[in-house]
Amino acid sequence: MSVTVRVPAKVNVQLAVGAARPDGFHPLANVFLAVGLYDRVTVTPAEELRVTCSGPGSDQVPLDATNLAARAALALAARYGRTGRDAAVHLHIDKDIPVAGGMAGGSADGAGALLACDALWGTGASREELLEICAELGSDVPFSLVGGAALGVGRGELLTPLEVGGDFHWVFAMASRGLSTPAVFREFDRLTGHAVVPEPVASEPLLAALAKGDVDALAGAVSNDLQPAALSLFPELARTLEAGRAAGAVAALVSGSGPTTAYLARDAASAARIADALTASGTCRTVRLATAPAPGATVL
Ligand SMILES: C[C@@](CO)(OP(=O)(O)O)[C@H](O)COP(=O)(O)OP(=O)(O)OC[C@H]1O[C@@H](n2ccc(N)nc2=O)[C@H](O)[C@@H]1O
Ligand SMILES: Nc1ncnc2c1ncn2[C@@H]1O[C@H](COP(=O)(O)OP(=O)(O)O)[C@@H](O)[C@H]1O
Repeated sequence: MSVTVRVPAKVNVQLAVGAARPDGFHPLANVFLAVGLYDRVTVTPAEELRVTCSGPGSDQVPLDATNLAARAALALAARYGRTGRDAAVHLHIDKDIPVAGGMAGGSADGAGALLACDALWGTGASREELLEICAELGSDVPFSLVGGAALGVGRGELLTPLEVGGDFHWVFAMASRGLSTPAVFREFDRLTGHAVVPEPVASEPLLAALAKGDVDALAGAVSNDLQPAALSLFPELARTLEAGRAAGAVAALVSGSGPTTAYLARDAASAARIADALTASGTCRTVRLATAPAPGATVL
């Protein structure tokens, strides 16, 4: 018997970042939007814990106990007193979310493995318990479970679901190399230096644009405080952003800590034109189209 769970990628339509806390994490006002690019995690009982991965970029995914899917399975087993063979599973990750791209691929695999093991083992864990384990695994992991759209505060793990009044068309340009999330936050600290960094707050116009499904209003309200840091570490991304804007994107921004860049299109036809132009520009590795919002982790 095996269980497969599908989990979406995310784009941050607002990422407001405050000054580093004493624990090193940054307070955020993080407006997550789940997008229709998915990893699939399949869990099967096995002799011992094992992780395999297929799909683009899978060679960069660690297959040891540091893998977020493995950590999720171990955390759930520990909470329910499962040891030895009772906790042993084969986790297979079928990757479609770009690796180290700022689209929460690892977090998606953590949330997916948690939900899949929960279903396989029939633990009866509540949604709150699952969300608690997600938050221990990483700041982005709770959102991967929930999907849709949500405001994340704290280090991004404390979620409030948000209303979304329509579908949005997005284009994503994958870069030729990855960017490390901690390195981008460190660069944010370096660039802000001794300046007073304001408390992060969610943008009311942005929340209203999402609620109305108003693409032009959303385009005018998106923001990412990590973008200058990502561009500082990866200056070539500016050319990709420019190519997307020139092709008609109503907004062009770095996704989270990057280096994937995200382009909001007015409609599906415009998204297709932006995708073609980005491919022709030669400034990125691959281009993908996706709509949002997408549902959270789902047992197939
Ligand atoms: C930036 C964001 C935006 O959604 O995602 P990505 O773009 O990387 O996907 C997130 O905040 C990333 O979340 P996630 O990738 O789960 O980060 P974690 O594992 O919790 O933390 C990794 C490292 O990022 C930094 N970090 C993360 C979250 C936060 N609020 N402040 C931080 O300073 C810390 O250096 C931490 O050690
Ligand atoms: N399932 C996974 N478990 C643990 N680490 C992963 C997993 N997938 C990717 N990684 C690693 O975690 C780092 C961040 O990857 P990822 O989560 O894809 O990007 P991001 O944090 O930018 O959204 C990468 O170095 C990658 O090798």
